[in-house]
Amino acid sequence: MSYLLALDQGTTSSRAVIFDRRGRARAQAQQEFTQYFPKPGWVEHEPEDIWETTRRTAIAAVADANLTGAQIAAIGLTNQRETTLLWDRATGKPLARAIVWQDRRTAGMCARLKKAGHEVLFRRKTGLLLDPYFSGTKLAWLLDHVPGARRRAGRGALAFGTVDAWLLWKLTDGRIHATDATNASRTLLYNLCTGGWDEELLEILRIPRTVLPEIRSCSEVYGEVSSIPALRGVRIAGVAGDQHAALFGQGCFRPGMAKNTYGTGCFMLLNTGAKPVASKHQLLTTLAWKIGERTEYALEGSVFIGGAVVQWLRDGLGVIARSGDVEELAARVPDNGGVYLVPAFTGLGAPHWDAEARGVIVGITRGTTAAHVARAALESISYQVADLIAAMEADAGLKLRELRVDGGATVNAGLLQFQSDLLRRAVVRPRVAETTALGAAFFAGLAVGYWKSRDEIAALWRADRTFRPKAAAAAVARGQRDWRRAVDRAKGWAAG
Ligand SMILES: Nc1ncnc2c1ncn2[C@@H]1O[C@H](COP(=O)(O)OP(=O)(O)O)[C@@H](O)[C@H]1O
Ligand SMILES: O=P(O)(O)OC[C@H](O)CO
Repeated sequence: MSYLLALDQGTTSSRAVIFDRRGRARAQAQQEFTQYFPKPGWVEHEPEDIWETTRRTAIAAVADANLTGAQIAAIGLTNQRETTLLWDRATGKPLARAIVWQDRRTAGMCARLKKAGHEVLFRRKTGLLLDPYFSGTKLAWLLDHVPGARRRAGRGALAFGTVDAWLLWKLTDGRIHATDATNASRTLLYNLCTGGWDEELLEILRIPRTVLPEIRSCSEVYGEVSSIPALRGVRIAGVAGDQHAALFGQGCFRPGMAKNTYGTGCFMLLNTGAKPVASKHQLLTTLAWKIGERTEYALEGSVFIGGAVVQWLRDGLGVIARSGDVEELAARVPDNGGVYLVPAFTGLGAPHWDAEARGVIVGITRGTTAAHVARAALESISYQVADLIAAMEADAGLKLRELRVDGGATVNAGLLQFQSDLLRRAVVRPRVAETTALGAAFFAGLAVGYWKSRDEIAALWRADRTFRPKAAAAAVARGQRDWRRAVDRAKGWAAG
């Protein structure tokens, strides 16, 4: 009997999951790691933490399932996207901490590029916007600010990578410097039409081609693990950004199917098929995946603060001790008592793209309690997702029948019920909660013949629970109107 090992390197933790042929999780290990916030708006990770937690969880999951490397048919890798690393090719040493996708330090650079009239070009070629979220300006920042980096890069001494490329490098002792097309599509440097790095964009951002990894597909044998003795020789056969892997793991194979992941942020992806669809509502055009020579596309709505608002209640406000306690706290009140919280802690992503927006809590009265704030915090997650769906349906000219959901915050049934109330349609949680890891396993499994086809994989998807709308339409409409008023107050705040 053989199994697949999925490595899911996320924003707050690294996870390793062992899957069997029926797509069931047999063992799992998870480790959190330190988040660094050196200045307001900056978010960093220690590259060694990213690698060490990945290495340790891989070993732990295999040991927990009582397996040896010989029983692992392949490894699928998936990762937090856009987070940017730069390291020395000779020593493998990072030049700086990784700049995390949430980091806003390049807001000024993005504003200058916009002012110089470049946004239309970037939008047309990459499907993205000039926002600090994406890797391109983060890489330019590293080249400009780490002493000697530009000179060394010019000599070909440095390697850039998103987290997938960093882990591929570490897993293979520096034998592979590659990324997959989905991760590449989040850099601002990848041309959606040619499927390669774009010379004109590289020039505008002053990025030397020598630092860039080779771009490969999501489902192919990249190489073998050499750096972890227990897994030596196991093939790495799947690589994809985590949201793309979740779309695949949710079996959203046909155009018109969508998923939303509720993790640190919220990411909704809608499969749009063989052609990229340009957004008129500030969504991103991105890759769904590339398998063989065939590329499929998606529309994406990215919300920066989703489940992280619960972490803020825990670590920032201190009104709960554990994330799960938010459910009991919010349930102490029958409704939000007129309180709305807009968690624009790092600006607002889709569909607003306002880097200057900041968080607000409005509607506070003498009777407001921590429970109302907790409730408003949870509701803000669902409101943001509802705004994404509205933009997406307008762009794609369709109405979604249902929304498939996954991610850490989907343990919260109240949240999903409220989501269904807002959307007025079914919200479906699958039986396998680790959809992102499952998608990575699917990519790897298809490459090595563990599974034969997408049809075989699609048949493995099973619903756990379906949430259907219950609330009165008038109350929902009132709430949405007040939510929009609250969002207006958050916009532009940091600009003064
Ligand atoms: N009961 C809960 N209700 C709402 N959010 C929760 C709950 N439990 C955990 N979360 C949130 O889920 C997120 C973790 O989800 P996960 O998918 O592991 O995130 P990531 O992959 O981004 O690290 C955290 O932001 C956490 O605050
Ligand atoms: O690590 P997650 O699950 O929060 O996902 C992060 C996204 O890939 C960022 O774009």
